[in-house]
Amino acid sequence: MSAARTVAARIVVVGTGYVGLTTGACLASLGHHVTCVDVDAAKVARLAAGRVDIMEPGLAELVGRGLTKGNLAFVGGARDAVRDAAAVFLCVPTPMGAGGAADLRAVEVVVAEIGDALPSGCALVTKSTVPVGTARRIGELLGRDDVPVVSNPEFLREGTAVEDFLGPERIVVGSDTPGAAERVADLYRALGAPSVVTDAASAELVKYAANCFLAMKLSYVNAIAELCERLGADIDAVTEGMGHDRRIGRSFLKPGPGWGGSCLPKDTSALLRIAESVRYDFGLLAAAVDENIAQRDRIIARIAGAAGGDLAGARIGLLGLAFKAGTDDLRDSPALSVASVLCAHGAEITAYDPAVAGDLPGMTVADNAYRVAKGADVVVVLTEWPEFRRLDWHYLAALMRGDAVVDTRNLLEPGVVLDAGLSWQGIGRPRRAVSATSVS
Ligand SMILES: NC(=O)c1ccc[n+]([C@@H]2O[C@H](COP(=O)([O-])OP(=O)(O)OC[C@H]3O[C@@H](n4cnc5c(N)ncnc54)[C@H](O)[C@@H]3O)[C@@H](O)[C@H]2O)c1
Ligand SMILES: O=c1ccn([C@@H]2O[C@H](COP(=O)(O)OP(=O)(O)O[C@H]3O[C@H](CO)[C@@H](O)[C@H](O)[C@H]3O)[C@@H](O)[C@H]2O)c(=O)[nH]1
Repeated sequence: MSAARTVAARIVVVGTGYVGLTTGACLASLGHHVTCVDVDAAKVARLAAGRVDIMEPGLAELVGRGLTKGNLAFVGGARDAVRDAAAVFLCVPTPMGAGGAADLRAVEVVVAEIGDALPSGCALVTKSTVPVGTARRIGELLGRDDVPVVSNPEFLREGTAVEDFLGPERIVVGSDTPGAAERVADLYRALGAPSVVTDAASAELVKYAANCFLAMKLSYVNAIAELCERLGADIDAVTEGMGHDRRIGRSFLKPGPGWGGSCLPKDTSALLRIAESVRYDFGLLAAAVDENIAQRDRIIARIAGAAGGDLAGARIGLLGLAFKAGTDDLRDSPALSVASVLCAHGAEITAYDPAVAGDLPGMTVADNAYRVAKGADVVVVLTEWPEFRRLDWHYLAALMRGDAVVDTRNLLEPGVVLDAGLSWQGIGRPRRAVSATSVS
């Protein structure tokens, strides 16, 4: 970590979701004076009272510290907040819109709201994931030569947002206004991270290029897992053998029920539309998206097979609903996608997730893991919560009507499940437990 000192700046963050709240609280922890703005008045009131309602380790503590120290505030009106800002970070949603492109309405609303209230020289920074050309378009909407637009995409992962923000592998900043990107990069100087300073279009494309690469890597792994099953190989051994190659790397090699979450699905879709807009047929990326649907469908077929071939009336217990462990976010969760198809085929579903409470359409949400096993024909692991490994599988077996366990995350110890008199099927694994070949 460099010993570089942060020069405190007045910063406004618009949008207090996973990205905005993390950005605001972390920039305040670096010594900046941060005002966070949101349209959701009830949320602003909760945050101003120190209440954080998303599951992100360390975030509530940082918010509390900023409020106590007095350099972090939450307000409802963006226009007043931005009047003396050196930089305004846009962290509003850019969901998948009609036709699959990113919906930029929230960004446009904020730009229209604050455009003429921004002080001269203030950098307007897009941290939201936005299509290439958005910085230029925002510049046109603003119509001001004295307000540079800067792209500063965010790479944090949910569940480790604070850790990722404060220990980034890189900071990417791009602008077409000379010096503006460097000024925004300076706000992060205390983190000592390498920075990539470039033009706006390149910075905007980095974000999609990175997320879509990760999605393609996962689709590739899921396809290799399918080959493993057909060829009698073991995905754990195959990915371990691949991962030792530093050019490939060990991360993002775990097969699963398909990739999901609030970013990869919408960002793959958006990049496909961006490619279309310049008449490039991005078949490689389209195949990764198709493979993700095929993986979900293979999981459904496996569950149907485990239920005896017919899902109508089958009782299926689901362990996990969040799109990955460590978060309570259900947006675009593969678990919910699997559940909705099972439900459409007439299965009765009971689900449990340690981070999810309350009813969801088409299923009963239980308040403990054992409830999902009661009378179940099949129990399916869909999210890799470590606590599922520690369940008493003999007790689960006694509660079940059938004896099948489908483990879409290869999370469980197969031997433990088999010892309980149940069958176990993982992904890309032989039906019986095989330990990965260890390479030292
Ligand atoms: N979630 C992630 O892990 C992640 C990581 C990197 C980048 N991103 C990108 O960051 C952006 C935000 O994502 P998120 O997950 O934090 O969203 P989110 O849905 O968690 O939060 C967005 C917040 O913006 C607020 N908002 C909406 N319109 C507003 C307006 N006009 N003025 C003020 N506030 C407004 C909402 O009330 C909400 O609190 C998206 O573009 C996303 O692609 C997300
Ligand atoms: O080996 C792996 C790793 C991940 N996943 C799945 O891939 C999806 C995405 O996981 P992850 O990338 O950890 O989730 P996000 O928090 O959505 O983070 C991604 O999306 C963010 C929003 O753009 C980016 O900032 C992050 O860099 C990028 O990793 C989830 O369904 C995971 O279960 C696997 O199946 N196997």
